[in-house]
Amino acid sequence: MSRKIVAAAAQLGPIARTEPRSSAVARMLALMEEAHRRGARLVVFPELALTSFFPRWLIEDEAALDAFYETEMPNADTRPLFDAAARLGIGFYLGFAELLTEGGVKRRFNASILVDPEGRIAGRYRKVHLPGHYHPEDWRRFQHLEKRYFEHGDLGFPVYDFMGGKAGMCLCNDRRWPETFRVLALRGAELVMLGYNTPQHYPQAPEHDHLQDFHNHLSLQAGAYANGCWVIGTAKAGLEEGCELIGGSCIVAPTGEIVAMAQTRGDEVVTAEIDLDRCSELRKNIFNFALHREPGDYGPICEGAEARAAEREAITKGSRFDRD
Ligand SMILES: C[C@@H](NC(N)=O)C(=O)O
Repeated sequence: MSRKIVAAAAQLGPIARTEPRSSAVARMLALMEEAHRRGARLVVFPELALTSFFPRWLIEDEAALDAFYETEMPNADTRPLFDAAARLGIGFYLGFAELLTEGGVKRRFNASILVDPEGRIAGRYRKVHLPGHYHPEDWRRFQHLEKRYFEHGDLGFPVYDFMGGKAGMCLCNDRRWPETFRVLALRGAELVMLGYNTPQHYPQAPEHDHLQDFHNHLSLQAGAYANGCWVIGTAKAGLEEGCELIGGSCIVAPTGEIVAMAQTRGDEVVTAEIDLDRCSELRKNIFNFALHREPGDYGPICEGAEARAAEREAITKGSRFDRD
């Protein structure tokens, strides 16, 4: 049976701090309709797709911070996306900020979901590699407070049976870490979806600013190739609240070739037919894990987990609002 799916990366241009979710969702619905017209059955939206990229600001008022998070999914604002999925027969990936309350304690994650073409949640992910810093740093042109506003994702890298294949998710900074793709591929992922918000300006090493698009594609293409999987990466792009975000949303074949790429830094759909059976071109040959992988020599990759957990705890110990 053929396992070909037309898939889309649905890039969003900037979302203003005051732009309501209803507006962002209306823009996403228009992209979904366009993807549908082009025969797509799967659409990948960006990371934190419902709001502006709020980790660029220090937000000390807890209610103001909470306003950027979703406490349930779907909710009144996002329900139209789920309805459109079912109506059009399109699955989608959506990045958003997730707020849970467990035993009276708030838990915050940079999260994504996978929704099937019947409009049902088929998979969940919480970002593992959180970039940036916990404490505000005045020398920066903009903050990147993901370590303050999100907990380390507690789901690992799950893989889901999805639309006739196996699919995994990650979010933005995760793509720079080869381990992300490798763990997903070891679990059988044939397709990895991710959204990103990547500033053009890298405050710690501004001499790398011109390399941001290159490093994005380098990571996505290497992840696809070394693991023999399809990768769909979707940006929130353009000048958002004074911060320029890269575009370059793309669909990458298991060979590492980019087969479709956005041309703008605005709302834009790119589509390609992805044949999940093509993963075997790599996975039965050069990256046949069973034949050629040497896990006995990879020990250091998994060392230090406890020390790392303690370090994370030390960074975020106590209330997020009584430090600094
Ligand atoms: C800077 C960081 N952004 C992100 N949202 O994870 C990245 O592109 O790696």
